[in-house]
Amino acid sequence: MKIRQKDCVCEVPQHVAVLGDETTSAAAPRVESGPIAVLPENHDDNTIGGSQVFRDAVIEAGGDLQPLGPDTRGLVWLSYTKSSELGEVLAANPHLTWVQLPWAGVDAYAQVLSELSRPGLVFTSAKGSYAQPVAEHAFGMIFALLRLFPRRIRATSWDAEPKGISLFNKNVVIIGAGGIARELIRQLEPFNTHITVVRRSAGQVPGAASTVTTNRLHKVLPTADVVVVAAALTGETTHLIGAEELALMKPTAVLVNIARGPLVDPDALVEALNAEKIYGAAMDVTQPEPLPDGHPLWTAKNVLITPHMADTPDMTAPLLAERISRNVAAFIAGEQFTGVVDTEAGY
Ligand SMILES: NC(=O)C1=CN([C@@H]2O[C@H](COP(=O)(O)OP(=O)(O)OC[C@H]3O[C@@H](n4cnc5c(N)ncnc54)[C@H](O)[C@@H]3O)[C@@H](O)[C@H]2O)C=CC1
Ligand SMILES: O=C(O)C(=O)CO
Repeated sequence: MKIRQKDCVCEVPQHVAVLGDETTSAAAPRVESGPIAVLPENHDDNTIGGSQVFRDAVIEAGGDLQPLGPDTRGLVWLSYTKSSELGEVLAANPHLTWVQLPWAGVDAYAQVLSELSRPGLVFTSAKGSYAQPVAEHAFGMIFALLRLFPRRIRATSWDAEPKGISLFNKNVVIIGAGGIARELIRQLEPFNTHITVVRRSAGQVPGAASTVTTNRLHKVLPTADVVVVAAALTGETTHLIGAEELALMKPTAVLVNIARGPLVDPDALVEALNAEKIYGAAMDVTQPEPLPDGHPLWTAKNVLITPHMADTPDMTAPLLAERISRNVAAFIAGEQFTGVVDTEAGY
C-alpha cells in the first residue's frame, strides 16, 4: 500500500509484527494529523536515516523541514543521542501532535518526556520492534554461559573434568514483559523450560508458567537457573539487580542483561562473579557504556560482554522502517499508533 500526503510518501508493509500487549496500547490516543518532519536529516550518528532501506521503505520527506512549518504535526526523530536537541524542537513547535522515537528504550529521552509531554502530544518508540534479534542474542548468551563458553574460549589447554549445564527443563526468570520477553518465551519453547515473568503491572503473559509483579522478585530469584533482564530502564528499575538479588540466585544460575546496563549494579556483579556466587553473567549492555578498557568486569569469572550488539544497525534498519511506516500510516488515517510511550511510567 502506498500512502501519499503533502509532505510524505510512505510504503506501508503488508507484514505486521507480533507485538506484546504492552507494546500495542489498546488505548492509544488519536491525534490531529498533518505534515510530518523527519529530523535531524544530517546528523552524523544516524545510520538508519542514511540507509537505503529506510529511504526506500518509509519516507521521502519533501519541502523545507527546518524550521518546522506551522502546519507540521508529526515528527520522526532519527537521532539516538541528541535528546536535548529534541527538547529544543519540541519546545519551539507546540503544534506537534506526534513524535516517533528511534529506540525501543526511551531512557535517553527521559528528561524530554517528563518535561515536555503535554495533552495532545503522543510519543511512540520502537518498543517491541527489535524483539526478534535481541531475543536471539539473549538465547545465544544463555547457552554460552551454561556451557561455560567464556571460560573455554579463553582456555589454552584441555580440561580433564568437563563441566556445563543443559538448558532443558530449567527454570527461567524473565524480568520484563515487553516485546523482547515475549519473543524469548517463543524461542525457548523447544527446551521445555519453566518460565516466570516478572513485570511491573499485573497480568499473565502467554507462554509463561507464571507471571508475578516486581515486588515478588526476591521470591522467584532463588528458583531460577537463568535470569534474563529485559525490562525498560526507569527510576524503578535502576540497579534492580544488586548485591542482595545476586545473593538470592543459585550458585549454578546465570544472569543475562540485554536491556540497559544500569538495571544491574556493576560492582555487585563483579563481586558475585569472582566469588562464584553465580555461575556466570552475560551483558550486552553495561554501566558505564561503553565499558572502559581495564574495567574489572572485563576480567570477572565466566563473564561474556558484547558491545550492545544484540541488534546491529543492519538488523534494526528494516525493523525501524516498518515501525515508522506503520505509525505514519496510522497518523495519516487517524488510527491507533503502535508502541505508544507511557510518559509517566517512562517506557
Ligand atoms: N540490547 C539491545 O540492543 C536492546 C535493548 N533494548 C532494551 O530492552 C528493553 C525492552 O525492550 P522491549 O521489550 O522492546 O520494550 P517494551 O517496552 O516492549 O518492554 C519493556 C518492559 O519493561 C517492563 N518493565 C518496566 N518497568 C518494570 C518494572 N518496574 N519491573 C519489571 N518490569 C518492568 C515492562 O514489563 C515492559 O513490558 C528496552 O526498554 C531497551 O532498553 C531494546 C532493544 C535493543
Ligand atoms: O532500541 C533500543 O533501545 C536499543 O538499545 C537498540 O540497540
